[in-house]
Amino acid sequence: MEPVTSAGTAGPHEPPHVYTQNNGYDASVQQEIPRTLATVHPDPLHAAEVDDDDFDDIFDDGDDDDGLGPDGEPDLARNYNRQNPLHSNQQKPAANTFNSVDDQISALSKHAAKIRLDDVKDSQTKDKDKADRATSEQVLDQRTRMILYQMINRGVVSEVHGAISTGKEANVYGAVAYEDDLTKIQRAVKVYKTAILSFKDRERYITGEHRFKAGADKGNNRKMVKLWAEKEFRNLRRIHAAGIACPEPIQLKLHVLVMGFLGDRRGWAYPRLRDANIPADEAEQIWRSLYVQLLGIMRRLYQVCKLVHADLSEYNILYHDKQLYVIDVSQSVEHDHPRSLEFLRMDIKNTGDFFRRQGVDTLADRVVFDFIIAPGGAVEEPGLKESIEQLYTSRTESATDEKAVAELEVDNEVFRQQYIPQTLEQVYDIEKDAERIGHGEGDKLVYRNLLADQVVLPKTTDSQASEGDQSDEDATLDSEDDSEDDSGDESKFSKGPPRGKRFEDKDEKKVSAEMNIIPKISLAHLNSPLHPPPFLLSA
Ligand SMILES: Nc1ncnc2c1ncn2[C@@H]1O[C@H](COP(=O)(O)OP(=O)(O)OP(=O)(O)O)[C@@H](O)[C@H]1O
Ligand SMILES: [Mg+2]
Repeated sequence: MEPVTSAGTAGPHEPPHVYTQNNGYDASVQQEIPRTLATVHPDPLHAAEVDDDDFDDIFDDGDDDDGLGPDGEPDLARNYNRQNPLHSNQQKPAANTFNSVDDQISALSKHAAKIRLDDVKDSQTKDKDKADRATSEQVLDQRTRMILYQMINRGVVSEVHGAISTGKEANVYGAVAYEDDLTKIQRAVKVYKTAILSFKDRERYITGEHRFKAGADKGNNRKMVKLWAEKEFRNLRRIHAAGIACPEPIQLKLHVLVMGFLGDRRGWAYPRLRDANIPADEAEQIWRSLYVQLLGIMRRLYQVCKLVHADLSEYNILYHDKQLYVIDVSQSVEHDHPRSLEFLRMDIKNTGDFFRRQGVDTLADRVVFDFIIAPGGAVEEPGLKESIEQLYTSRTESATDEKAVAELEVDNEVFRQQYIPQTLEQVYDIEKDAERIGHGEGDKLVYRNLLADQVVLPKTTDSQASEGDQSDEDATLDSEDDSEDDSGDESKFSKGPPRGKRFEDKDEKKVSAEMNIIPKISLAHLNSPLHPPPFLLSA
């Protein structure tokens, strides 16, 4: 166990890279400086490789700034770190007292020995081969190392160990931090790969995401990865604040995210749900209760956090002691993202398929979908579990019956092929849908709840409703902006307006509320030809 060391200000006659206040001159530390970091020696070749400007974003702490990042969006990392002094300023950052970036790099390099990537704890790959280790080394480029040194300097982490996971887009490392009383706490550090991230795959999550509007610069990988990491951090904050089991977001710097470690004290991460070791004698009961737990989590995510995970599967859920933990939320989208419902349906399919393979009598995808998006009803336990049990009891047949299983499969297939409009503008055949509503078949529309929530259960008075109308357009943005303020209060997410409200004419809404009917769809929306999406055409 090694306490955190604090770097001090170097005297004018002393080379700053070898002197530290507590340790004085330390030859061993000097030896630890990687060759690539030894920028204090003038070397034209090397200077070209290490551009000082390149490190500005690492060393720019901007304590007196306006809290906005370079993209004009609130810089949540900065603000969050500021509001969490425990995490950010355990020690006064010595780097700030130096003038040049070179000096800062040199001063921080004394922490090099604290990054020990050969200490691998990857439970998913039993035999770590050399190739994997090489990958871990590669991802820690100079910039990443500097960020980690800076975090070590501040006590966010004290040591960084080997990879828990090495993936296509990010590596996750185990780390430890020491509290004031030197209690050891495990942490996880997710490092996004700035060179490799393929934005083609990510395009569908970014397009339509207002949080990416200002900052997205698809030509600039580093900037995109930073935004991506910010998105994960911000989503984690929301999810954690909502009391959903997930890693605690601790600190973010550029593409490096520090979070709480989900695992045991010795540094072994909890298994992914797919690798969970469920005792055979209790398997049936445990798998079913985990399924019910997950449906509750998905509803809470949607209703309280206003998020859809968008990559939910047995790979992005960790399991320990009958508890599920949601991870990997960088691609999660706002519930008003143009494709959020499509992503939700995909999450329902992937998780439902997995639980079915474990022998769980699952609910139909459509039923789960309606359960998650229904505006009224419980969003807390035990109410969530009770609502799910009600869904089971209200089913006509049990899905264990052969015919019912076949019907469920057909229903799931139909549901998965259906086009889900997110807004009235996206309803591509309004006349046909209006006709169905006229024939009393409105409940067959996949978006019926989205329409219904505009007219059913009007909880607000008329005057409240009109206030809501005015702010609807900005509601999500507002909640985003507010989330960056110092209060850290995330409860506002539970008060968001129901989806679709903003698309409804105020007078229409009043009339429809009185008559308790689905609002008339304005023909103005038909002015521009709307094309059904490709997957509907191929259906
Ligand atoms: N907070 C954590 N505590 C413990 N283990 C974690 C934590 N976060 C991630 N892991 C481990 O790291 C693995 C990868 O994490 P994650 O799913 O967030 O990365 P990823 O984005 O999927 O990376 P890639 O797509 O490149 O594989 C997880 O499956 C889990 O085993
Ligand atoms: Mg993952």
